[in-house]
Amino acid sequence: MLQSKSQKPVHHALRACSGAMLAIFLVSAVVNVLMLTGPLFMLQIYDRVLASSSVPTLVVLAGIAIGLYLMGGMLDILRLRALNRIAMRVYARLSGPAFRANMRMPVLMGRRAAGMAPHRDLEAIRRFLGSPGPAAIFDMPFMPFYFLLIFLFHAWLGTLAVVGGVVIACLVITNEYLSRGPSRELSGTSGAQSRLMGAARRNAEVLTSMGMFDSLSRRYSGAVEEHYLRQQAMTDHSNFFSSVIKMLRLMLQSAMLGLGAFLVIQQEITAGVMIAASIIMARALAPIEQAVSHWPSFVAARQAAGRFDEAVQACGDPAATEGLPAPTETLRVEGLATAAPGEQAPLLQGVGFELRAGDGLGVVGPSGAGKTSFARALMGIWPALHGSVRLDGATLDQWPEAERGRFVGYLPQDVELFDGTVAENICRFAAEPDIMAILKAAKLAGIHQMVTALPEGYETVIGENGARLSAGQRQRIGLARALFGDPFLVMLDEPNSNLDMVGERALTTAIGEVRARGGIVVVIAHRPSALTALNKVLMIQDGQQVQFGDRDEVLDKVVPVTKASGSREMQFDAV
Ligand SMILES: Nc1ncnc2c1ncn2[C@@H]1O[C@H](COP(=O)(O)OP(=O)(O)OP(=O)(O)O)[C@@H](O)[C@H]1O
Repeated sequence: MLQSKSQKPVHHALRACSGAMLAIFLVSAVVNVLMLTGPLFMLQIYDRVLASSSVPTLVVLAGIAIGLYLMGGMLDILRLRALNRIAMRVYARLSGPAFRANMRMPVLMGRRAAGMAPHRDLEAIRRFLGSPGPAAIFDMPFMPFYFLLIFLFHAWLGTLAVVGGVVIACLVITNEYLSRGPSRELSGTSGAQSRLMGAARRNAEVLTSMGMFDSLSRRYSGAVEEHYLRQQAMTDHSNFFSSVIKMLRLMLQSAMLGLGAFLVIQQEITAGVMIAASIIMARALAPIEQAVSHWPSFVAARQAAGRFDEAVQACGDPAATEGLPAPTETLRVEGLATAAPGEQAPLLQGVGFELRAGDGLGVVGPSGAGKTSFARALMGIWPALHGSVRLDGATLDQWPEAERGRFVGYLPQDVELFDGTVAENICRFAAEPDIMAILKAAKLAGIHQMVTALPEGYETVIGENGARLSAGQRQRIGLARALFGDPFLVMLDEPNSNLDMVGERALTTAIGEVRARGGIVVVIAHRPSALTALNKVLMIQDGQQVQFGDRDEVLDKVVPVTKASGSREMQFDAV
């Protein structure tokens, strides 16, 4: 794991770069000292070169100044390069957790996940870290050093510099305070835009066929306009503060010159000191001005870091036990109640039964009864509000997630294949695919011939979500994926909804084979015909278990045999 739960991932990643940050701080100290080259050169010109009219002194001073300028420039380039590398390191370190959180958020955070996009937040953090903004923040601690120097020139000049600095700092704090809310809203409207865009892309067929493009487009334009107005207000706000601070800085510089001239007239300082103090003042305040111009991206990055931490911490791995053996004997569900992620109202409750190796359970009930909710709770996708699901006595979360995948197969209602080859989809994108196991799963699911008939067989690329396949083909490849690796528990949610007779027969055979090798199969079915290869039935109605037992006993109670045909032809929806 990347970090313990209490540690914030962004802080943790930044702390891992603390050595590089310390080096940047030290380089910043030298850069800031070298920034005095200009004012000190000016001081020497006025007070030494012009006073002595010495050309050799001028040449030597100019040579030293050029050398120091070059050194300062090079060190500045170096620290910006180092900051850019820190940005990339943080990005690389957090991109895995961002991907994980992105994937798990809808499952673990429910509605709280709406509008959160860890990969976008990570990009905002990277953009800020790689910009000159952090360099300005590194320069800020050296401001007192400049003020001290001005104090050394004259106490009055120092006092003016400090008062000016405090006024500008107050403006910066006000800016920070006022920009928090708008920046948060801006990120919300940007999320709404991309969600709409994503939904339109996913549902392009529906939009095109039913002429919904214009309505969706209007809705998108509305979202863009809202985002644009907020962006405009935010930019106006930041430009306002930027200009006011710039104006104050220029005024302060002139005030410093005026006060300096007065002190020269009073013969308390020289003309060189007067000019040097004015330049140092400008230098001292430059980081503030720079920081203000980068403020929107700083505030955006800080808020992005907060959201990122929340998402990654909420989607972290539960504590798992290493080395727990794979289950081989029982599936026990005890008083199970479940709800959608982030919700408390149960959608399903009071489910309890036990299955042994070799059992096949059919889950039946009308539409909306809670069958898919049961499947999700059984697979550990939805949380158990009460009760538990245990395999050989252990709850599912006791196995590390990757290990659990080896003894669990799941075919969801929406099959959801990934852009890759047929073979990759069947073997769940394993790093080292086992060809024999792929063939075995394909044959078990009865799709070997179907796959070899595809243009490039198992190497056929199927497109995003299997777009180049028919619904039945997708479902059967999904079935092979669920059967891959001979998992102990196989959960199939309406596996026959798109199958023809051949497909249904293959499904029945596959279920029989899983049971024969000592696995447990759970099948959600609308049609009694799907129950032929199963020996147990669980009936769910209105989010409650109403029946559980041997298949024929339960079916006798809930679906009478049609006298004419001698078969159970009724749909459970009609029960
Ligand atoms: N993500 C969700 N958030 C909130 N409620 C949900 C969510 N998914 C499903 N529900 C609700 O839970 C109830 C049960 O839905 P579920 O999908 O489990 O039914 P089902 O028995 O599988 O139906 P079907 O046979 O039509 O697939 C429904 O009332 C549904 O509106």
